[in-house]
Order: sequence, then C-alpha cells, then structure tokens
Amino acid sequence: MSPEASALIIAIDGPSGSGKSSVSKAVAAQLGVGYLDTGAMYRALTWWCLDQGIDLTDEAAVVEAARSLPLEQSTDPTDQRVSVGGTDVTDEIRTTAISSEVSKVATNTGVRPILQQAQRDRMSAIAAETGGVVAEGRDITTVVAPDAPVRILLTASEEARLRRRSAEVHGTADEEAIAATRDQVLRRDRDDSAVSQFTVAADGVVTVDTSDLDFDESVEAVLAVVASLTGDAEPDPR
Ligand SMILES: Nc1ncnc2c1ncn2[C@@H]1O[C@H](COP(=O)(O)OP(=O)(O)OP(=O)(O)O)[C@@H](O)[C@H]1O
Ligand SMILES: Nc1ccn([C@H]2C[C@H](O)[C@@H](COP(=O)(O)O)O2)c(=O)n1
Repeated sequence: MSPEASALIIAIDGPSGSGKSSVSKAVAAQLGVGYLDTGAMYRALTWWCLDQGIDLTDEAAVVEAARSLPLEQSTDPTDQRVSVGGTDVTDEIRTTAISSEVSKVATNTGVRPILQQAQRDRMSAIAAETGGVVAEGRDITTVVAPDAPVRILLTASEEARLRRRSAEVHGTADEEAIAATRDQVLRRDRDDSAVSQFTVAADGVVTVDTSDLDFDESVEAVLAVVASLTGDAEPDPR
C-alpha cells in the first residue's frame, strides 16, 4: 500500500477572503499534518516572472517560466516560507503589487496544468512525510485532487470577505478601506472564475459557510466535516 492510501487528504477551495489559508493552516496544525498553499505557487510564479522581466501577457514566456520555476515552499502550517531561486519571497508575494497581477498568471491556461501537476506531486510527498495534507486553492476539490476523501468549499458572504480582507490589509473595515479592497477580492475572483469553479460546490464537496462564524468556529466546523467523513480524525493532542 502506498503511504498516501491511508493518508488524510483534505482539499479546500473557496473565494478570496473566505478564510481558506488561515483556517486550513489551523486545521493542518491541529491534525498534525502538512499544508500546501497552492495560491502561493501562482503568486511565486508571478513574482519570478516580474523579477525576470517577463511580460505577464506573453503567455508562452510565462508557461516557460512555470516549467522551470525554482520554487521552495515549506509544508509546516505553523511556519510558512516561500523561496524562488534562493530569494525568500514569503512577504513579497503578499504585497498588493503581486495580488493585483497574479490573476494574469493564474488564468494562463498553459500554466495551470503545469502547476496542477506540481501540486499533485507535492501533496503526495507531504502526505507520505506527515501522514496527511491540507491543500487549499481554487481547483483542489475539482481538478487537482477530485478523489480526496475530504473535499470542502469554504465560503463566506461578499460582505464578510471584504470586511475580513480590509481589516487584515488596512487594519480597519471602514467604507474607505473596503472600497480599496474590492479589486483584491471581487475583481480577482471574477477574473479567476474564468478558469476555475470555486463559488458552487461540485458533487460530493461539502460547503462550509463561515459568514456568521468567527475564526475558531470556522476551524471547528471544518474539523467536524473531516471527522464526519473519515470517522477517526481527532485533533492531534500535542
Ligand atoms: N471565520 C472568520 N472570521 C473572521 N475572520 C476570519 C475568518 N476566517 C478568516 N478570517 C480572517 O480573514 C482574513 C482572510 O483570510 P484568509 O487569508 O485565510 O483568506 P483566503 O480565503 O485564503 O483568501 P485569499 O484566497 O485571498 O488568499 C485573515 O485575516 C483571516 O484571519
Ligand atoms: N489552486 C489555485 C490557487 C490559486 N489560484 C489563483 C487565485 C488567485 O488569484 C491567486 C492567488 O491565490 P490566493 O493566494 O489569493 O489564494 O492564484 C488558482 O487559480 N488556483
């Protein structure tokens, strides 16, 4: 039996600001398994292309960059680091400069199969190493790991998502801050929707709506789905 056959594979998708990354990291930490942030891979490729002077609208050049992306990504949910070509880009890939450009790379249909295969390979390696993996993104439940035993669509209302992202980026969720956040959340979702379906759960995918849940309640809700689908996934007591 391959190590993955008995591993705890959890796939989570959802729109921007729904809480995928933060909730997935907490779930992985509680279950004692590794974590894969697939959005970070698209962000890292965007950073690399810009660093190399590649025009993001030159689709063939971006595909070529995806093929040779020198990416290193940690899998510890409590210590996320991303490096490209030896440069630590952990913080830089979260800047507005990257957030506002990343959809150009993520909607490049030549890039997607390359990163999707890399994500499958990473998931297998992480599961073999840690006994499981929580992988999150936009197409994990549908394309990257449609056979995962646990597949969840994490959603939240547009208002909740704007409020959360605004509080995170601007430290406030007043009207002005929310207006400044719309591009990063709503426009990006609209662009990304052209290539992935992450607003409606595919067959067999469980929806967890966090609009009225706080962070801890969202983590509990996801853990409850994991437990109900696997029967034995109690949080690691360590
Ligand atoms: N249920 C919740 N209640 C309140 N805040 C939350 C909740 N879930 C997540 N957050 C906060 O909302 C912000 C956005 O969450 P997160 O970055 O995890 O979203 P995401 O879905 O991964 O977004 P993106 O796809 O744009 O990276 C974070 O500051 C996070 O702490
Ligand atoms: N599986 C994935 C993961 C991410 N993307 C796109 C969507 C975003 O524009 C970008 C960055 O993702 P984030 O860090 O905000 O979750 O990558 C995708 O198309 N498929």
